[in-house]
Amino acid sequence: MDDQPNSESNTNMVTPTHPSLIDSSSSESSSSHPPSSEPHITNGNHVSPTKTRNNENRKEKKHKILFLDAYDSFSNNITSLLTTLLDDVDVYVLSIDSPLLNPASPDFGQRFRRELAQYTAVVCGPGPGSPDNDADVGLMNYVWQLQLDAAEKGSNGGEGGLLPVLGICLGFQSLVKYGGGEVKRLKRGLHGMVREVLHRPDANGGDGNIFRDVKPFKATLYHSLCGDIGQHEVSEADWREGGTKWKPIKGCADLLPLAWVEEERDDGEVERILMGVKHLRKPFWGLQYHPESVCTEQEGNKVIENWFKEALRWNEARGRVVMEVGEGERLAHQATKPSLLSRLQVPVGDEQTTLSTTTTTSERKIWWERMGTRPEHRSATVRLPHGVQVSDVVEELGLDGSDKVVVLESANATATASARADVRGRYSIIAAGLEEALRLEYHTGDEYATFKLQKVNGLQVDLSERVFLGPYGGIWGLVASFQEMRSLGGGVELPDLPFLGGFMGFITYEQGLSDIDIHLENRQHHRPDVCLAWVTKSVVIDHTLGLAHIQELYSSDTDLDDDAWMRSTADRLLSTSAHHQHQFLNNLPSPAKKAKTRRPSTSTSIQTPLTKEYEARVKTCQEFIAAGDSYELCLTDQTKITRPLSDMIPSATSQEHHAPQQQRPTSPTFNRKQQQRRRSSSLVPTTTSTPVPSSWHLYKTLRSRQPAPFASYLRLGGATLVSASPERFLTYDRHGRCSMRPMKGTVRKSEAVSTLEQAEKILHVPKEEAENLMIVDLVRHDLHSICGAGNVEVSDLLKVEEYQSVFQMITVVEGQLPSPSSDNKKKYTGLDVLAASLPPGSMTGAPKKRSCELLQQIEQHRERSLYSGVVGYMCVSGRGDWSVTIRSLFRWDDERVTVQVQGEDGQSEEEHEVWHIGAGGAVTILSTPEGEREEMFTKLAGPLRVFADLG
Ligand SMILES: C=C(O[C@@H]1C=C(C(=O)O)C=C[C@H]1O)C(=O)O
Ligand SMILES: NC(=O)CC[C@H](N)C(=O)O
Repeated sequence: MDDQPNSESNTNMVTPTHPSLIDSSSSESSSSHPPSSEPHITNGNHVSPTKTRNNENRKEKKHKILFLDAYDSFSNNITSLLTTLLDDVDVYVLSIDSPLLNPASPDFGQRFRRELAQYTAVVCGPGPGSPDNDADVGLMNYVWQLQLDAAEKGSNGGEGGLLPVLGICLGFQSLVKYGGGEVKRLKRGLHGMVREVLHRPDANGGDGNIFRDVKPFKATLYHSLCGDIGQHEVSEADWREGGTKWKPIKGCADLLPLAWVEEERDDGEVERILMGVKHLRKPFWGLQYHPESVCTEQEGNKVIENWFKEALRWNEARGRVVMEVGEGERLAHQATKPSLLSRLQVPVGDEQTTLSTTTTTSERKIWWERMGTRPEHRSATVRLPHGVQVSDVVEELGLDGSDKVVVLESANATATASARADVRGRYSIIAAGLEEALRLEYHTGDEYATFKLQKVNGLQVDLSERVFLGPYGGIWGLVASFQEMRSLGGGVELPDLPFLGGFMGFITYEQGLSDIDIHLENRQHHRPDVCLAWVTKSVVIDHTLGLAHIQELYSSDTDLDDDAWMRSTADRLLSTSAHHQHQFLNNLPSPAKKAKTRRPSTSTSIQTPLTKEYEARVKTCQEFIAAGDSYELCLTDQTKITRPLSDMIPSATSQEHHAPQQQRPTSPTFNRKQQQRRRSSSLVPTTTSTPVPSSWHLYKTLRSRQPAPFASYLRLGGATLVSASPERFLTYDRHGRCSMRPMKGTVRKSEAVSTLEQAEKILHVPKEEAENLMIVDLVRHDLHSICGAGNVEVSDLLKVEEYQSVFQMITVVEGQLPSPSSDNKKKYTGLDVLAASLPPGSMTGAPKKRSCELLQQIEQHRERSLYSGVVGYMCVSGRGDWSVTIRSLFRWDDERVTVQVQGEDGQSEEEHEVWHIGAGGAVTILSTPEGEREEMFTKLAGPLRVFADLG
């Protein structure tokens, strides 16, 4: 059988005989990406097939497949698989609820038929929910129905003729329902589970058996629901016999089972789960498993190839005409997103420069547009004195007390932990001079962003300018165009350092929600969700070589040729000694001293999540999963810590993003002198006389307790973040190579689990691997949305790494940005990937959008804020690196509570600051409420201990 020449093998290479079948669209790839000069990358386990041209002279033409997207987080993996696996195929995407096709409108049928007529075939994709809920399948319902109408009317070919359809997962279930079957719940959902797909290669079903010539293979499952066409009522013997013995049951006369999985359940019964069906009269097929998953074996690709051959054969046999339309007339869009720069309605790059030099536009330019354009880079390198740490440098530069600081530290650079070299972190980055740096702030949902500048050459200027985002297509368009004007790429020889200058800052989880079109309601504040400082002065520490690179971006047009800052910084670094750490430790009050000197008012109050409530929420997550609404939900909760004010904080005047309704209470504990100082200076002292460890102290304690590759200390835009994140979200290099590193699967270090081998035993189990795999497939989808078909691979799958207090399982997914185009507007950068991938999939679960909506509900619309967001930089060289904000604490300057304190002079009120620590974990159908609660508390423990340690 295997050796038999496949008579169909060239079907899709043959130019259809019917002249109108010839697709005369452009001979170029109609993809928005220019052809990549990069070597071919494997698509996970799927090796991108080399396409052999059997007729070099034939006119290039492309088949078009319509993919109906039901908001799954794996859709782009399917479109990539179809594009790379099948010859000469372009895939177009239409969402199941496309506003362009409203079923309630009178011309819906006509419009939808006209759209369908433009494709060789349709794929109905996977997604959350159930075919029993019309909103979950949307247009899919009409795919089967509309075609039925057309066939009944005898229209065989031409507009509205039956066209081949493949349903995948939810799409498969929709077909089962259409064919008269039922969609039920599995005894227990199977998400990220890899199972052997059984089938009868020789089954009846004539030519339409797409499992023909396919060897047994393993495939990934992501479903809670399953199709029931009566398969359980067939005896084992008859079932094994195959299609000839198949007696349709339950009015499913038209559905022929092709493949299944046998799942042994706890009750000892074997559940026969349908994996493939074929419609006996129509060109409809369905697959319950996920052919595109990185863990579906390559043999499974043959099923897809067979399906497409069948599809072409159907069309050819019936002389089906594929209608030609211009690209503009198509309702569906390309599978990859257009570049951020292409969405701009403002000139960019060279266009802008040309405009500004040849016209008077430059005069109209406002201050922030001019700042930092066409930067040049200069640097000085010094050898750091022995033993000097990042924290010493920060203190030497006086940044520890500043309210504008960004430190990204590879805090485990010298640790012996087993984290791989790529994250053990060779470099740490310290931003300097931020009070003179331009800052971009954006509150999600606003129509504008704000550029701010506090000082210029030491003079207070307090500039602030709102920029309306419409012409930029949103905040990311504005950031992209700003960066484009300040890029240092283009053939210039640049030092091989991760950061030369550029944006550094944070992005909240809520901005990520908005990026996936989740509406935020009733926000009680006006804090920035995107807060980026344009860093022109920085120190990059190379831990491997013990060097500090002091660098500056400047413009030879406007800046003085003055490297005084670099010189003085170099001098300071050379004279730095490692004493700061010890000094700090010595300054801490000893426990005994603490007890004596501290008033009750200084006590820290800690509100951790309630155990029972958290466990109940785990169960709620599992109910949603069992109903098919999600495959995995990353449930989180927050611990709130209040304590007396610690850091120097900016005065009310410079906190313009405060909620108008939130009045900043004046503390009665200020004496007159302090109040005067408060008015006259931009920094006010804290209210308590007892030493309250500053946020910098919290950071130093956390980073020494929990050295992490993506530690960060950040004070920007009214936020203070102290983070010991072990998780990289996304990094990209100057050549457009992107790498994401989702982390899923956590085990606490203990006496029983202290070695990597022991942790591997615990983590390499189906539950943990499935958790990780789900996010890996999700991250592949996110990367595909920019990198395009065939340009994403999994380079390290399910690896266990050791950290200070936990072991974590990680996977590395890599993608290649499309090669630069001569047209600036078509250029993609790492920012495109960042904007397309928020919020981090490891913090949401899958499918991302539905899971986030459910989590908002389950977490009672409490904002996650900085937690679950990202922190990092985008360098003028085109590089970038972003970590997931976890294992961290944060606070906002404008968040205060007033507490009653009993002091020596009686009762008074005192203002306290509020810290938040988020913690959580991925809930799957296999989770236990106790296990999840324990995991959440394990992750919380590290950051929380800092307060206990420091009092
Ligand atoms: C939710 C957290 O961590 C996330 C969840 C993980 C998990 O479920 O194993 C692991 C790393 C993070 O992506 C957290 O640290 O609070
Ligand atoms: N991956 C999917 O399409 C899942 C389909 C459906 N929501 C289920 O859980 O069964």
